[in-house]
Amino acid sequence: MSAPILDVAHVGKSFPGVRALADVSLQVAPGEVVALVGENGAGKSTLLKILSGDYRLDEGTVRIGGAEVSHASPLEARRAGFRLVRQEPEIVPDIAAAENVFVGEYPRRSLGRVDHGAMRDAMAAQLRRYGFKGLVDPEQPGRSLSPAQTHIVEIVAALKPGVKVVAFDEPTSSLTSDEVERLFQLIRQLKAEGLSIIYVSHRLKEVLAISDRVVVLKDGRVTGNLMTARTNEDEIVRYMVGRELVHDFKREETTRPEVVLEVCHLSSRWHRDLGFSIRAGEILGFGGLVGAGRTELAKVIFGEYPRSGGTIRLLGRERDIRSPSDAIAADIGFAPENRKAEGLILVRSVIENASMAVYRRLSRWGVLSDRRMVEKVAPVIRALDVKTPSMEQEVGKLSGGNQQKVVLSRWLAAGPRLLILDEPTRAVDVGAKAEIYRLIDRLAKEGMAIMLISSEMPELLALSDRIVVMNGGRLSPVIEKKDATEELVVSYALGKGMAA
Ligand SMILES: Nc1ncnc2c1ncn2[C@@H]1O[C@H](COP(=O)(O)OP(=O)(O)OP(=O)(O)O)[C@@H](O)[C@H]1O
Repeated sequence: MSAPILDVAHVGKSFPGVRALADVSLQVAPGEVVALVGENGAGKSTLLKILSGDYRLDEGTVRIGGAEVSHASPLEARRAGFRLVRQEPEIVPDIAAAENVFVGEYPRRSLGRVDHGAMRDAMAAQLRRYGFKGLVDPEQPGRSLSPAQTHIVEIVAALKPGVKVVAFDEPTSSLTSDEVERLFQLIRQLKAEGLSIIYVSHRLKEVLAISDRVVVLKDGRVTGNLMTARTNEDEIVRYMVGRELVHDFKREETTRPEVVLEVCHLSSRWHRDLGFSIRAGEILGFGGLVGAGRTELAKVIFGEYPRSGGTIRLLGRERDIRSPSDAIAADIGFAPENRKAEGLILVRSVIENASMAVYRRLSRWGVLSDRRMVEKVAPVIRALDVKTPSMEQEVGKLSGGNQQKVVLSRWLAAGPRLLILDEPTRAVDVGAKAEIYRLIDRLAKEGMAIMLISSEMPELLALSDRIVVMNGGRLSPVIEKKDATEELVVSYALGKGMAA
């Protein structure tokens, strides 16, 4: 192997009560793609944050291009050539896409004035160079960027002159299969240009498709360093969890006659004349490309976004839902896709966050005893294997995947009549994923109606009793379970066979 560009040697890092990394060593050569995998809480993000200069390491050294950057600040890490493409980048809503790309590094004209034209042109050139032409307008305001566009902005921001190592943190979690393919082409291009790539993901198929080597972390230690060409999913999972997992999940149909949700002629800024219903015990899957309007539909039903026409009935009764509290009063639960920003109070504890939706139900005369709260919620937290030193831990201190499990546990424990799940296993590890599938299945068996938005085809096909596909704010005809295939869902998602 040629001399590594990135050389991590014997790195250790502890937080109060948690040894997040212990004796971690890792090298990445020029033009090499190293995947970093591990269960939720294994230490992947902590390692990335040390490389990006956001965290200080306790022990060991980090070298980039031969120069030691063990205690670098974020600015020094960037100057040394390390760039992180984050999973949920922070976009400044009030400034243009191009300005978001250059935040903190604005090109200047004489007299120190910011050169907006130069920024726009530089971003346009980068978009062309990396195959993103036409997908984002450099002038587009930050607030109007979709998750996929936000990701492109983050990538373009990372690929500045002088970059040597790019780390992608769960890059595909909000991308469609076409977008994943485009990202892979980009990674191949970066590889050919001699960059070193770190690719953090829970999606092992993608890891196997794009990486040269797989480094496995477990409880903060490197447990495996495998050549991709000579390994497989089962072997990686063994290194991750120390046991084999069953991938295939099948469920029996549990649909009951009672209609829980009935949506008629629903229109909004994003939707035209939608109609569908979900029965008790039924899981209705929503397929479609990112940006098709599925998350927006969830938010219209949950009262977060306004409806311009149509009716929503719950258990036969028309409900005028104008806010999330109206929706909760109508017995609707919603676990959003962007859980960190929308679902959690980061400074509150695990148990408080997980109990938020059960307050009303568990309270007697407005008082909720801790014992009842713990009795109801703690088993769900344990079933999802949330890795936390205690139920009292601040949620903001958990790993990303574990934070997601806390939001899910809230709704799984609350047990509303209608549960809307938007990408429920995004960024969740393989073991927890199977557990989440079992919990969703159990809730359906108990009679909950479930609206499942998922871009992961195997998940959509395995869990849904029926599937509808959204394209441009419209719904496809209902696909019955026996007819549901990946090909059919994809062809509707691309707009084939949809009403004009
Ligand atoms: N700021 C912090 N304070 C306290 N503990 C922390 C902090 N950041 C991380 N941890 C803990 O360190 C451990 C490693 O977390 P890390 O975020 O690196 O995991 P991860 O592998 O990225 O997981 P995920 O797949 O869930 O994102 C976890 O136990 C986590 O709770």
